[in-house]
Amino acid sequence: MSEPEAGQLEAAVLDAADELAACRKLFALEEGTVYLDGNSLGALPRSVPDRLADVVEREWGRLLIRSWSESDWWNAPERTGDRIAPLLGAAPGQVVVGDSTSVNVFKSLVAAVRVAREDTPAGQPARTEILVDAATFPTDGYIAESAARMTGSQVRAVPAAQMAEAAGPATAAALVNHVDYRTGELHDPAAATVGVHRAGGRIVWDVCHSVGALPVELDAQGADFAVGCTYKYLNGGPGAPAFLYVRRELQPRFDSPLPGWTSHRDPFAMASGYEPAEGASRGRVGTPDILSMLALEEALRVWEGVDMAAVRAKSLALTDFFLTRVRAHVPEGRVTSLTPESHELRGSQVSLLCEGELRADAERVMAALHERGVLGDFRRPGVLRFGFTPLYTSFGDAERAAAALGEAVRAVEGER
Ligand SMILES: Cc1ncc(COP(=O)(O)O)c(C=O)c1O
Ligand SMILES: Nc1c(O)cccc1C(=O)C[C@H](N)C(=O)O
Repeated sequence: MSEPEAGQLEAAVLDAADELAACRKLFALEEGTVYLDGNSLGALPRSVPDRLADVVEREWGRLLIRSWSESDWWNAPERTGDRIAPLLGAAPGQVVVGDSTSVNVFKSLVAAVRVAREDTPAGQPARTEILVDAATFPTDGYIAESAARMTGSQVRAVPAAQMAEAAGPATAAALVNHVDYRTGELHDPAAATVGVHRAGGRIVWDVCHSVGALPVELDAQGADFAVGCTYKYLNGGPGAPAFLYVRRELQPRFDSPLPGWTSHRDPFAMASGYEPAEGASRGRVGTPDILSMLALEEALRVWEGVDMAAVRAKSLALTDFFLTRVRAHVPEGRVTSLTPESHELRGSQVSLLCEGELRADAERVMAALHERGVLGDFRRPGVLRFGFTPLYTSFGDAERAAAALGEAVRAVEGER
């Protein structure tokens, strides 16, 4: 049996034993496309178009303004938050959906600084530092800088693995990514949380690249705040609203820097003075984006009955298999994995760095993969990213992608 045939056979055996295989039919994926970019934009769940048509034609078109109450649009941010909560290891009433991750980073970081300062007794050194994961997604870093300017703090960038020991008496807040968006490395935000709390600060977790990809344990691991996107592994659709988790004990002290009318205790009093609502609603700002939010709410139905431990096991098996098949198909020395081999340090994506002369051609390699029906993405400098979404990615997809990568590398080299 040839090497490619052996790979296809192994993939078929793994697919036959896959307990999540049936979830794939819940998604509208075209035959012939291998979709490995669900870490940027999740696939379309099949039930979303009909639900959206109903929202537009009946709830908006016929019920009009009555839908805020009759279709319960008003409570969609908290209701959808409670649907996401189990995927975050969070009890109900702590997650609200709305705004973008960028905006929720701002709200939570400023609120974290405010709580930490309130907790610092007079006479103690001022808390003037915001720690930021040194490899963070750019928006988090930009917003941390602005939050720091507004609160009279400075940002200090530290590697996620060193955040616990870096936290000290000046630390007000820390922002850590659960999974690195570029390399796919899994961090240990629980350890960072212990260190930041020991120093008297508060911590925000960015779980954009972990929610829906692996178990997240916000309640059990003591996260103060968390933010995340819903258009990646939660399949909410392009620009779907993000979420904000505020730990229950902190909710009465959550002093949002964006206190809009929909987070007022009595929004329709239209009072001139702000009085915050109780609970997760305090994280709201203005009118929720109902069409996107209800598309997301429908998309979340694919998680009914899904065991996150099975998702994690399949994610690791898929990424292990892909890495092995890349070694079999891609000529030696052309790519190295930025994603750790160790399971403890791996999220749900594989990032391959193009080496040598191929580095400058990496974008063309990804274009050649797209021509072959394999959709991943490219991040500078020379990184090919492949997201593995256990609900709809098969081992057969992983084999096809690795084989296509070998072909794409040879094609690009042949054009030189
Ligand atoms: C880790 C991380 N944080 C934040 C964001 C920003 O999210 P948004 O553009 O939806 O505000 C992204 C993705 O865009 C991300 O990957
Ligand atoms: N949000 C995105 C968009 O609107 C266009 C293209 C990509 C994105 C992304 O989500 C990027 C993603 N956060 C990343 O990990 O690179």
